[in-house]
Amino acid sequence: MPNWLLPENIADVLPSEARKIEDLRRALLDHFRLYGYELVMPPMLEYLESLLTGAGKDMDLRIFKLVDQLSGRTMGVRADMTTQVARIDAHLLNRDSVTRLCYAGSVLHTRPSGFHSTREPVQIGAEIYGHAGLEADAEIQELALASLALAGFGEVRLDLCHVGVLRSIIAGDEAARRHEAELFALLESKDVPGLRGLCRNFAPETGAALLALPGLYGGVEVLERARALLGAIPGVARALDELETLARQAGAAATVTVDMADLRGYHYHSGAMFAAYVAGLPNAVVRGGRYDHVGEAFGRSRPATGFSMDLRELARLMPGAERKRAIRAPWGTDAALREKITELRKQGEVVIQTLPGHENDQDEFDCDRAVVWENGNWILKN
Ligand SMILES: N[C@@H](Cc1c[nH]c[nH+]1)C(=O)O
Repeated sequence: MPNWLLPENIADVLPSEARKIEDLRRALLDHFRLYGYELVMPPMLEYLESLLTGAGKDMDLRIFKLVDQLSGRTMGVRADMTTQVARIDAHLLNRDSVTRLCYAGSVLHTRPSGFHSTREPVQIGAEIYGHAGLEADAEIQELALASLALAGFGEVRLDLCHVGVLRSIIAGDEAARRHEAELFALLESKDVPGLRGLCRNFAPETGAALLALPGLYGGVEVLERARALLGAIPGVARALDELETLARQAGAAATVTVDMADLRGYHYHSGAMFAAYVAGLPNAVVRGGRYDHVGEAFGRSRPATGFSMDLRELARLMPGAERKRAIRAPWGTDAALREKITELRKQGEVVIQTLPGHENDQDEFDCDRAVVWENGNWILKN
């Protein structure tokens, strides 16, 4: 095997793609700032225990592990920045007020999350800490949809779900509570026969409620059906009301659907959750939701909600970026030429100097103007 081959689902990003990713990263971070989100940069790797705090087994399977030569302890490469940012909020900032944080950086996955997914997503996201009310969830949802609009996606489907529904169903059934992780897995994969088998161990009413969940998907009217079937279970009506409010908030920004079994994620979520889909990709491009207990696991209880997405995936789906306009200039040491070039670059123009012998090279830019010597002056010509 040639030694320059890259591992499966790991790839170089070439100039035109890199430009799309970087332009989008900058636009999104600038946009997050308009809402008051401050940028944080958590480390690429940490001790494993800290990365696993508050998250489930699937996070453990996703994380690449290595041994720290300084401490002898096991470290992990981050697979998701959300819990890192929760740690920053809980430990480092120590604020009681509302804190809005955002981040962008590479994460690594031991296995790709989807069929063609990269194992090195560039994760970007925003999180709000310190507000338990639905207003924070609504802001996060709005920001997620605004981000997709900014990336040029016109048609977005917003899929809503609520962990509270499952948790309320199993709250009064000790046997079911012991199988929570399994229930999550069966519901996520809509494995109805598996679910039916497991439910035989629970009280009949628990089983019936759980078996109703995979069928509860479709438009917002699903909330009515869910209310009729499960509304009497303590806690369920409130969760459904929350989803209804969030569905209304989305307004015209997205087509809202509800899927009571779409509990995919790292299993730290505790309330309303959402996923956003765009044309051309079966996997969700955005995932988010409430996760109030992660801060607690870091020693400071802080309500939390947020969203994240993969810039590589988004950039890949975005329409091809136009080639950027640029100006050609000859190579030279003439002071007047250098001054002219500096002045143009100050104005934000891309000026590319032709190196000797490369007058006919092709490049990534659309050079529609040139700096030329005419009548004793360096001037700009079309
Ligand atoms: N980081 C989560 C999504 C999320 C961000 N904040 C809350 N939830 C994921 O990748 O699935």
